[in-house]
Amino acid sequence: MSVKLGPNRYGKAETRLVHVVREGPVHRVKDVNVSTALSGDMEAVHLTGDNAAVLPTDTQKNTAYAFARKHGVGQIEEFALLLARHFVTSQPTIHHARVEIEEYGWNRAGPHSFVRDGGEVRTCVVHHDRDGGSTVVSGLKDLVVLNTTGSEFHGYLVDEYTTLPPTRDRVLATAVTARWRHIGETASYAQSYEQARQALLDAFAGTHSRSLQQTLYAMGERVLTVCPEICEVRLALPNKHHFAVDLSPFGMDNDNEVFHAADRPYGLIEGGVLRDDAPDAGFAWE
Ligand SMILES: O=c1[nH]c(=O)c2[nH]c(=O)[nH]c2[nH]1
Repeated sequence: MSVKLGPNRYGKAETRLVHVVREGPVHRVKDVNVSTALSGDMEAVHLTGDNAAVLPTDTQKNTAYAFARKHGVGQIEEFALLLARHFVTSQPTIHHARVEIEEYGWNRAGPHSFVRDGGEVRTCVVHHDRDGGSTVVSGLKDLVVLNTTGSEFHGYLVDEYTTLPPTRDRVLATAVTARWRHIGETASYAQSYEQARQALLDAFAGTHSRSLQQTLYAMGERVLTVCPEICEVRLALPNKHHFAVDLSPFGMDNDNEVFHAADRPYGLIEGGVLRDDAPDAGFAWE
């Protein structure tokens, strides 16, 4: 039996790239997911393990980050064309490049604060006990927010396993899950929800953060200040890490402009904020 190599391609899938454009105090973000796939003279690598024709997938990823720094990420079609043409014209062994880009939309929530388009879910849980008491818990999940500056993290415990460098300026991003407990029944749940949601956003955008824990407390506190009908707030905030990419091997600086948006693992910061006089729910209300 004789066999031969069929159609093939290879590349780096889902390079999560966030580009922050800083025009004075007002920032813009481009958040994309770049997948490159190359094909060409790839018989040898498959048949004999000779890698001479292979542009590593790691290089393809680096090129996406370096091109973001060099050219910016304008329209995703233009950025994709730039990358695809580069791979084919710079490497004779590469005959065809496929570049797929997904872009996640962000809406402005402040000069350096953004709320991700769509995906957000409004939630509620109610309890009713035979003693006549009802408890109404409202909330939201998957409210994704991001600050491009105004976030620090330093001064933490250091032990023999610590490698995290302290930072005075980082991207802070999270997907908010929040639940809040009403005192009795609230006149308008629609209005209450809008006010609580806005309070969460305002506190996230407006707090100069020294930790996500501090931001969490500020968000809960703001809801309780703005919404007297609410007595307790519980928040779960995954720290969606954005790591500045080291572009120095390519002779480029990176002044908090090009980030790798990591998927996992992530920090998970959870906590509650309650009024001093919050009535005891008497049970696990979440
Ligand atoms: O805001 C933060 N809180 C932490 O507890 C923590 N831990 C960590 O590694 N990064 C961060 N960031």
